Amino acid sequence: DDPAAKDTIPDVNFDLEGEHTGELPSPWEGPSHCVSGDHCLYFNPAGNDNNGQVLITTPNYAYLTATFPKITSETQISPDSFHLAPIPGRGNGFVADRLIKKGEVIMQRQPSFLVHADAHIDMKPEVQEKIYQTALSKLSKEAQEKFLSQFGDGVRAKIDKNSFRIVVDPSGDKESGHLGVFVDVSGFNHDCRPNVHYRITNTTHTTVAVRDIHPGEELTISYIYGIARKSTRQKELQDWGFECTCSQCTLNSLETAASDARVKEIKRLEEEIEEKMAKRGEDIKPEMGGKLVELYLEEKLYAYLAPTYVRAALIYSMFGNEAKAKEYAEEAVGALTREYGTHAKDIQSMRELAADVKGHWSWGIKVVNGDKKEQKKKAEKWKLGQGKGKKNETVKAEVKKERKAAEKMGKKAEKKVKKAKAKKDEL
Ligand SMILES: C[S@@+](CC[C@H](N)C(=O)[O-])C[C@H]1O[C@@H](n2cnc3c(N)ncnc32)[C@H](O)[C@@H]1O
Repeated sequence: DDPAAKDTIPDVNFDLEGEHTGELPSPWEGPSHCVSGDHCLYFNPAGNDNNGQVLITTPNYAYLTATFPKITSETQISPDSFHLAPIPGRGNGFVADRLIKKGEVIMQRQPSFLVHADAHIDMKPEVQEKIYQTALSKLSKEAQEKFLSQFGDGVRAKIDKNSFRIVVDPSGDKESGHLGVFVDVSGFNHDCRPNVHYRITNTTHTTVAVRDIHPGEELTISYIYGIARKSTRQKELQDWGFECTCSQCTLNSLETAASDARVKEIKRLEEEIEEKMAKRGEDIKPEMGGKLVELYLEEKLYAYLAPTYVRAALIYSMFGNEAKAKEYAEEAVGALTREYGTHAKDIQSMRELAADVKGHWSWGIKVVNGDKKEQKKKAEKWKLGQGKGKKNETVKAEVKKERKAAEKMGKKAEKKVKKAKAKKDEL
């Protein structure tokens, strides 16, 4: 039992969040409308508050996805807190109607439309159009209207412009990549320095404010990884088919150069800290963690703060700075919750550090004194602290059970699919 072992840079088990019962849910219908590559249509009329949920995928993934626990938060803000409005040069976007506080959950949604990436890419256009139209017709009128009002000409283009990539297999297998359309989430425009962070846990999409958002301000997320220089960001956004007009991309050339230099320094400093931490904190300086936090804040990278606060809290604790260790550990708990949810890997350890800095494994490890015995003890603590955390074995077992059940159901469905196909293509 090693309470310190969890203290590494966050690496969250997204698949483990929520209740796992091993039970297969009942409201799912299908498979129907099977097409090439065993891709069929599955439907859950009860999904998304009875607005319906459609899946176009293989039997295995259908059952795997259908077993995912629903994640709901009681802290979601009321939809009256913001509204859709025209934004110059960007179509529509969400605008705050009241002060939305840092950490508020803006919405949590299931995909209305989830399609296996292979099916989206490889299907013959005429077959695809048919199955997409059929799938769409299963959703509630309201969901259909929302889907059709999204950016993009035609269903396929709307999926391209509005979907989020979701890897549904908890093992992270890339083959299990799907494209999920969340009709309520599609109103978020992009900003390279967003005020809202999103995460996808299983298939649940959660958006959280990463700083206070004032009435009249637009609510934005980042479509790309934002810790990159302007030219890199712009290139990536070209794939999305638009030239970014966010505040960070429209800075003057002096400000852009300063921002690019900060991004470069962030990357350099992170690498240096990583290297030194790998060598038992050799030559690490207490102020390195604080400096990194400063750079992130200056660069308005509020959506990516968690690992930085964790690093800073640990470094200050290692050097015996109780006040700073506590301050950053508290910030780390908040940032981890916003960015990764309440099950974030380091969250318990950061809570413990904030509550009792001197009781934490990292405390004083780098404080040098002449006592050999004491030094040896510190080296031991370091070894323990840097060890990899054990995953939650009970939850892991539940996930395994669910996957097995899903595979069994998937096999059954596969047979059904083959039979239906032998008769005739349903389309
Ligand atoms: C998911 S939609 C966002 C909502 C969209 N504005 C609407 O009216 O439905 C994505 C599209 O919005 C536009 N957009 C989003 N962020 C933008 C930005 N920062 N600069 C310019 N256009 C943007 C682009 O046309 C992009 O393809």
